[in-house]
Amino acid sequence: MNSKDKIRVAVAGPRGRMGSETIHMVTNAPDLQLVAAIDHKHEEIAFPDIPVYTDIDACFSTEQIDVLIDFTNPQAGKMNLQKAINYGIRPVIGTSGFSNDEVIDYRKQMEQKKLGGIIAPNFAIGAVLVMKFSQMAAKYFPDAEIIELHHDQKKDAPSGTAIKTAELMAKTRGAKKQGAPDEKETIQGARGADFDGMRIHSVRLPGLIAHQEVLFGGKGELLTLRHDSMDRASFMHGVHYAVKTAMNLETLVYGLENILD
Ligand SMILES: NC(=O)C1=CN([C@@H]2O[C@H](COP(=O)(O)OP(=O)(O)OC[C@H]3O[C@@H](n4cnc5c(N)ncnc54)[C@H](OP(=O)(O)O)[C@@H]3O)[C@@H](O)[C@H]2O)C=CC1
Ligand SMILES: O=C(O)C1=N[C@H](C(=O)O)C[C@H](O)C1
Repeated sequence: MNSKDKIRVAVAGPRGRMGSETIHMVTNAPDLQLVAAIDHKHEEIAFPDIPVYTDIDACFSTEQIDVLIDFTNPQAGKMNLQKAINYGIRPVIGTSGFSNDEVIDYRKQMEQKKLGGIIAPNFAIGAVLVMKFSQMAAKYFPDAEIIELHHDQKKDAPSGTAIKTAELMAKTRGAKKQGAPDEKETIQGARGADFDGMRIHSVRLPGLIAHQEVLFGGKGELLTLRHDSMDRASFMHGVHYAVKTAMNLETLVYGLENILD
């Protein structure tokens, strides 16, 4: 492919677990061109032949960038997304921690500019399918608990995936406070976090990457949906697809499930 036809990409968070995997993916994708990385301090990265900026304004005003991919942290991700909108750069955001209200606000700004972009709590196709299947199952099984399991360096709990799963389930699940009406925790937190009457439990252990189980209970039956990301490569097909799709959108999409065929 001619280099002028390639999608020009900048990656924020290049030293991180996801950022470094993304740099690898972008560098190896024939239709993408890695033009810059955005970090918050000067450190060596695996591909030193691209400019690394610590000032995002300097990056966006110097480089020709079509898409910003962000894998940082909630605070930096929100700032970077806002900067991308200001500069007319299409954001593809994997960073977790965006609320529905924030998504609505960013979407409004982007639609005014006819700017496409995607925020996806999880880019792994299997995880997205578990979310969809959970949404289907919640209609018939209102008694449900989510267990998300991640590596012990993860900073946020519950995971963005668990929150998005619960949001989708809440659309089909009737109102219900799950568990015994008079249940009491003898140790605080034993029943996990409450989302709309559903419980979310977060496990953090070395050896894990990213995993989620959604358990549905009915009279005499149990349905378990589970997804395991054993390697961060599992997210990269979704990131690549989101970058290509963002080029043809004029709005901000929240969730990879909304752009899958
Ligand atoms: N949507 C999806 O499919 C997935 C989403 N995620 C999410 O992606 C995010 C990152 O995860 P992960 O890679 O494991 O985290 P890491 O902590 O490994 O990586 C984050 C990187 O961002 C850097 N950073 C912090 N602030 C800035 C900034 N202002 N500008 C640029 N870089 C910055 C950090 O630097 P330093 O260490 O020096 O602070 C670090 O190198 C999390 O929110 C996680 O939940 C993760 C996996 C999949
Ligand atoms: O931090 C991670 O690792 C992951 N974060 C995302 C989340 O919060 O859901 C996606 C995936 O679960 C991995």
